[in-house]
Amino acid sequence: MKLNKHKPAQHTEMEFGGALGAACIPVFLPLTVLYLLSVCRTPGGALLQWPPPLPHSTFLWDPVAAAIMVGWISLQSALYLLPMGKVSEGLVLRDGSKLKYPINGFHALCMTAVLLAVCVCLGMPLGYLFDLVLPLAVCAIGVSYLLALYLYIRSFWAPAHQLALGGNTGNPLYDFFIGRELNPRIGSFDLKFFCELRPGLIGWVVLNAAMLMKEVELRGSSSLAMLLVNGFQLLYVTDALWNEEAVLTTMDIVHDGFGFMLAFGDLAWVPFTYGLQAMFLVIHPQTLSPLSALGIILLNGVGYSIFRKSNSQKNQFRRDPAHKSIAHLETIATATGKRLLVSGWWGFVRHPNYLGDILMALAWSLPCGVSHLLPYFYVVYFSILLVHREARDERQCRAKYGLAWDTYCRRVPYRIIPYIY
Ligand SMILES: NC(=O)C1=CN([C@@H]2O[C@H](COP(=O)(O)OP(=O)(O)OC[C@H]3O[C@@H](n4cnc5c(N)ncnc54)[C@H](OP(=O)(O)O)[C@@H]3O)[C@@H](O)[C@H]2O)C=CC1
Ligand SMILES: CC(C)=CCC[C@@H](C)[C@H]1CC=C2C3=C(CC[C@@]21C)[C@@]1(C)CC[C@H](O)C(C)(C)[C@@H]1CC3
Repeated sequence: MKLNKHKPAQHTEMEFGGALGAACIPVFLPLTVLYLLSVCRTPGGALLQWPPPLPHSTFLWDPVAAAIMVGWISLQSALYLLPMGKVSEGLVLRDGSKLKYPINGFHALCMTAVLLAVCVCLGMPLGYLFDLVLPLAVCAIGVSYLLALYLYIRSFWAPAHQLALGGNTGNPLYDFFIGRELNPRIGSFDLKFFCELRPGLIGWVVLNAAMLMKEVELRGSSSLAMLLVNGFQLLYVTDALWNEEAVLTTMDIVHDGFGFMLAFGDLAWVPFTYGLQAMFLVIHPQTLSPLSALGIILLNGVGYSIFRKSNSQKNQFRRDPAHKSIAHLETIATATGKRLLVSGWWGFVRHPNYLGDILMALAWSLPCGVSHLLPYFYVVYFSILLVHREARDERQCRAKYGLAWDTYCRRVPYRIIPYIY
């Protein structure tokens, strides 16, 4: 293979605070994960406490955790490679080609669930993962660093058309962080697509199940709050894997390179911070009245319905605009030949899917009560992420659609929350 001397792209706009952000985020975010997990295990559970509850170094490393991590990634890789489900094509790449992706994430989830159930029946102490969570997170962070380093180095052998447009600035720190190569593959194994949905997302619900088991071990039964958190998040992950094909058109797959940010986000951030509520409930049990539970279920249902219907409406429109379920919707033309929906969900606000996602995030935290800030970490982080993501998407759409995008913004003035934002 020939080492390619890529000319850095001229005037690429740096995101996430540029080189300074790229230097700080890979240190700050892993420390945040470890800090949050440590706070979660303290009886006080206060997010801001002095002195901070720093774990002793002996709690950070455990060879069992390393073995579990290797076993887990190997299992998910093997399931990814099994010839189950269909094979789908991604969007057209810059060289005119299309990549093929195995759509078998839902099968992988089901097979993992069966394997886990068998192991638990045979006596495997799943609840032990609660005690191992810190060393497991350390291993996931280590794997993200190694993977990002591998991705950065191998990108110099990739042809120029396979590089992400925003990931080739010539600044090594920034390019390592944001990712140079768009779709790095080993043979037909797509590393970004695999990481986006498999080890982290499925790992998240397995950790949740472990927290439930730990609660049963400690208190003899699982609480309503724990069941709700587990149920809601399992629905979210199952939905993502059931609709796996739709991920092929997201910003992460189509536009962003694969570097530290996504590797760490997929493998460490998602499994170890998205499930903080379940971890919190193990040490800080909550009693939930049937009426509050009903209200929370309703909120999650409304959020999920907006999230799913709006995402499906857009996916259907992009795949087949003449389909009978959306043919009645009003659209506007753009100079690219693609049209934009201006009625239906996409005429309500410009990002109805984000609105639904935020409502669900709130429903995941409410079962933990309102006495602590920690279970609301996800809602706060996620709102910031989506506001930032909305701004990035808006910039890209304005560049792509020009005047038509301005017309759309006039027709649909609110971004995420009607009459507010
Ligand atoms: N749980 C988590 O951590 C995260 C969840 N998410 C979720 O992932 C899902 C996907 O989000 P994301 O990838 O950010 O982007 P979206 O699914 O919102 O897609 C944005 C794209 O949709 C197209 N589009 C925008 N407006 C219209 C319109 N009016 N008519 C037709 N097409 C339009 C444009 O692409 P084009 O015109 O080129 O088709 C635009 O770039 C969301 O539900 C989000 O909530 C996202 C990030 C993190
Ligand atoms: C703080 C930090 C390192 C952020 C990196 C961001 C990533 C954690 C997220 C970027 C986009 C994501 C998506 C999902 C999970 C989080 C990341 C990876 C997603 C797989 C969750 C499930 C949804 O149904 C989804 C498939 C639409 C979604 C896609 C985007």
